[in-house]
Amino acid sequence: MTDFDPGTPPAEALENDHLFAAWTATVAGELLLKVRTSGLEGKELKDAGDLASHELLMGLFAQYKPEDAVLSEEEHRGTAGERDRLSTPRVWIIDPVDGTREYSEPPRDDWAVHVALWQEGALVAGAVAQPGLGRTFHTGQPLVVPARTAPRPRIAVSRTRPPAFVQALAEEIGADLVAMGSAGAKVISVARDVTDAYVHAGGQYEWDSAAPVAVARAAGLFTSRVDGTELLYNQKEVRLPDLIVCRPELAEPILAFIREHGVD
Ligand SMILES: Nc1ncnc2c1ncn2[C@@H]1O[C@H](COP(=O)(O)O)[C@@H](OP(=O)(O)O)[C@H]1O
Ligand SMILES: [Mg+2]
Repeated sequence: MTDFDPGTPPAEALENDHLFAAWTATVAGELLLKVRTSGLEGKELKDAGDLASHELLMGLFAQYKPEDAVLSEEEHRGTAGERDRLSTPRVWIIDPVDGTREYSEPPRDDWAVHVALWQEGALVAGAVAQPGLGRTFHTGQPLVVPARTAPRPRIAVSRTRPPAFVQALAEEIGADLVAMGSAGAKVISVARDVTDAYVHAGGQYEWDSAAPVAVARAAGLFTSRVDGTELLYNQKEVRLPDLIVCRPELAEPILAFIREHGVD
């Protein structure tokens, strides 16, 4: 996709990290939609999308944010020297395609581009583009979570790797499971009243949840590890295998179930 021109960021995006995250995630999503119509399928489409989005994003960060480090699913810039992500004040944590499997299954829309900014110990900005919905959700314009419309809580789970304990959790709290691809799409589904909670365990990395969690926190949703501790980013160990994102009133019932029964 050498002919894709992302254009230049709007002037305000160069001054505002929320808007820069939103712009980069949005243009990467536009590129991914183009790649998706190129005739490729299956693994070739996944690989082409991953690579195109990753290269575009790395190029944009090199051009516009040369002082910052980048932690990407595909590559870690700044893993040594003066931009070492563990000693640099600002680190962009990005997932060029989250829900890669669903991306390769058009016309599914449960896939996303994640761009988060970690600064001096905390997530300070984040954007989740859902190109299939034509929308980018970001911390510069926090989502207002609507009142719950479903009579029973809905718990979003991985389509392909749902943790076994979530079925028992759902039975305990009288919830229904909703299978969906992409950590970003699942977190956004909670904020949009498509579901009410997202519970995962068994494996994931910082880039899978950083941007969605930033957007969720800005919307006032509850976020934590499954043991109730805080989700921490830009750690030496980038595995971050479990999380809960939910409406605040569901946090205690979910955590109580896990305290009693564990997640194995
Ligand atoms: N058990 C596991 N181990 C490692 N990564 C996992 C995982 N379960 C989910 N993930 C990652 O979390 C993201 C969301 O998964 P899911 O769609 O199944 O909910 C996917 O990211 P990618 O699509 O970026 O690889 C997937 O690879
Ligand atoms: Mg991912």
